[in-house]
Amino acid sequence: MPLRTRIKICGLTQEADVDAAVEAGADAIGLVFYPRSPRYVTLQRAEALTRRLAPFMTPVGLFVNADEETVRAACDAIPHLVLQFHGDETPQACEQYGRPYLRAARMTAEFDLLHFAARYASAQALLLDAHVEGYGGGGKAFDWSLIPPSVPRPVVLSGGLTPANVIGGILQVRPWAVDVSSGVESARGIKDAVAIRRFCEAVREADARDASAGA
Ligand SMILES: O=C(O)c1ccccc1N[C@@H]1O[C@H](COP(=O)(O)O)[C@@H](O)[C@H]1O
Repeated sequence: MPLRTRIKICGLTQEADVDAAVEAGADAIGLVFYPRSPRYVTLQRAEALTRRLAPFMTPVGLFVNADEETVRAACDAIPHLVLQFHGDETPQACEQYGRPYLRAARMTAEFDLLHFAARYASAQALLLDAHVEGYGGGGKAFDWSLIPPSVPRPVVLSGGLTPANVIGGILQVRPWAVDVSSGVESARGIKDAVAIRRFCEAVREADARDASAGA
């Protein structure tokens, strides 16, 4: 387990959401460039939102089977954008932008995560999500015991995380980072500043428990 579990808050659509993520000490924010999502943002909105980030915070652009032109436009507009591919993109499609990328895996009992990790060897991390209709953002957790003991890439635990269950997720999976969207919303696409703060506090609590267990 890393000394500090990194936190990504995904699906931000408003300035107040970004301010809440900054205040709570999140490491990254996710901007959803998937037009079918209730959290979709235009490139213009995304640029405005990223201007409010604190130093060292990472903007992550989420794509689902987007065309090359869309991804390139986002990379050009937001210089330090890390990419998150949440659809059926091949390794070659993910790599072609020369940017660090997270590859989402949709976990089921039949899914071979180790094979997937080998296929996406160029991914900076694997983001493990539940298998939901519509590719993701469904607020559904998966069975964390499906994750093999040693995944050969950093793991971002995702899917149905909330301030209430994230401590259990961190202590069981020991991921590099956690990623939340629905679990810190007051309505679909609208973040709740209090829930964002509670989520980040819960992550710190998990890290503190783990440190004291190992001391
Ligand atoms: O947020 C969306 O609408 C979305 C759409 C398509 C693919 C992924 C999407 N969201 C990502 O899914 C995971 C899990 O989200 P949740 O916490 O269960 O709501 C996360 O990375 C979201 O950003």
